[in-house]
Amino acid sequence: MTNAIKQTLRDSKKARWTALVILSFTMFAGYMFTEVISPLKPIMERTLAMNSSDFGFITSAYGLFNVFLMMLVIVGILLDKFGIRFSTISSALIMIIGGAIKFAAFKGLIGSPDATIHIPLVDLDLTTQVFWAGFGFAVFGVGVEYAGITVSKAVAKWFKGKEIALAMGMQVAIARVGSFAPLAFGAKIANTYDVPTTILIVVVFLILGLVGFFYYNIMDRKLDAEIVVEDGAHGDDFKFSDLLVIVGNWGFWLIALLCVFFYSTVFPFYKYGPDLMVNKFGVSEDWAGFLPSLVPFGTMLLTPIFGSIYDKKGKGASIMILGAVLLIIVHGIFYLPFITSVVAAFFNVILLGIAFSLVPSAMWPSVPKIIPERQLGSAYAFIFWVQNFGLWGIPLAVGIVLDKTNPGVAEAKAAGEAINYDYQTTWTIFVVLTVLALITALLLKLEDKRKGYGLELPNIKQ
Ligand SMILES: NCCCC[C@H](NC(=O)[C@@H](N)CCCCN)C(=O)O
Repeated sequence: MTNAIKQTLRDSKKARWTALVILSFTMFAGYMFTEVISPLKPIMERTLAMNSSDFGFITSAYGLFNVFLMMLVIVGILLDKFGIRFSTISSALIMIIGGAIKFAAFKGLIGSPDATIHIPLVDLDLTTQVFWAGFGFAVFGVGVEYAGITVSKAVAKWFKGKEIALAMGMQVAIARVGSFAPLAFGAKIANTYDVPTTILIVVVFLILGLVGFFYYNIMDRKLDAEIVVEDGAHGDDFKFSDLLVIVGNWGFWLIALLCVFFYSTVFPFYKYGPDLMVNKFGVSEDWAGFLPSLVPFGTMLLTPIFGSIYDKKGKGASIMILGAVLLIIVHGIFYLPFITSVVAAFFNVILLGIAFSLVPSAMWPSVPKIIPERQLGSAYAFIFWVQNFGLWGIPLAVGIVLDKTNPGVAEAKAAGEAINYDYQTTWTIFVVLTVLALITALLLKLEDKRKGYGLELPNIKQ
């Protein structure tokens, strides 16, 4: 008896790669909005009289609801309960609503630069304009993380048993073009037009992302009609009982800690790197974000290369250690006050790009070696939750410390004085995080030896 293998839409190369491109486009728009104001700190200080604490509050708000309202757990449950199609549309709408609120605050449509509000948790006095800009970004942060989890699940659905590692790598690479674009060109656009217009342009991309998700849903519905039985059998749904098993696993905690320490030295760097370039390396305001933009740009090429080295040769734990060592060198160089040459900054961001390719290329594919497949969905949601503590806390801490160690500088800048921030004390935060990342990576290698997770073994059996 012959078993005819049923062909589905995902067996068509064209269909599954089309699905991937559409999904990736929305993530591209999401990553774009995440970094839209990153290169604009000097412009915001000059034109909107904001200080570093204001900038820190707004940029850190990304993780606020994700961390304190447990939104990553909630969206994990929503994705599980209502599925991919519901989650694509709701996550895109949340991104647009958050983006629109942030735009409206910058435009002066909600909140005011003259009315103030006290935030007791961090003892900050903010204008209501800054408060609403942060509130919008907090809403957006929920949407983009929700979209990220949904897209990961959708990619797995289309590429399971096919080019899944390549597809996931491509998806992250396309998304990272979204970090690159505003970092490289945002300041020039904001100086040509203004800060609110720059934000509005990216809100339009978010709306296009929603349109893309609608189109994806048509494909997803067709696929579901073909794989109803199979689709119900996937084991990556969010469960509280799984969380209990996961949090009892020390290897998992080491990955989650590495994730928070590591990403806290990179994503917050996107926020303050441009300002560091202006204040320490003398780069012009228009091109503040250009050197930092080389970080996501380089990772687009290098992450898939390091990923395939891990696939074929193994050495996952060692790759993570190497990445952490590079991070110490990079942030050490940014910390040292006498290194102020743009050439040094250039080579340093290249090194950061290599580190930012090494660690994620080994870290994300290592999770399935530590956590059983049926708990993977919950594990990723939990790791993202831990990671968001850093995405919230570090930009805020950096902004506050920068203001405290540079009294009067923001006011002087707003008054038009040519004065620079001294970033040295503030950068200690990044140096400490890199050391913690290295210690965690070393402990992970030790734990791998003890438990035999196989982190040093190839992913593809030869
Ligand atoms: N399969 C997991 C891929 C994760 C990619 C990773 N994204 C994140 O960590 C997000 N939680 C945060 C995205 C922040 C947006 N700039 C990545 O390396 O981008």
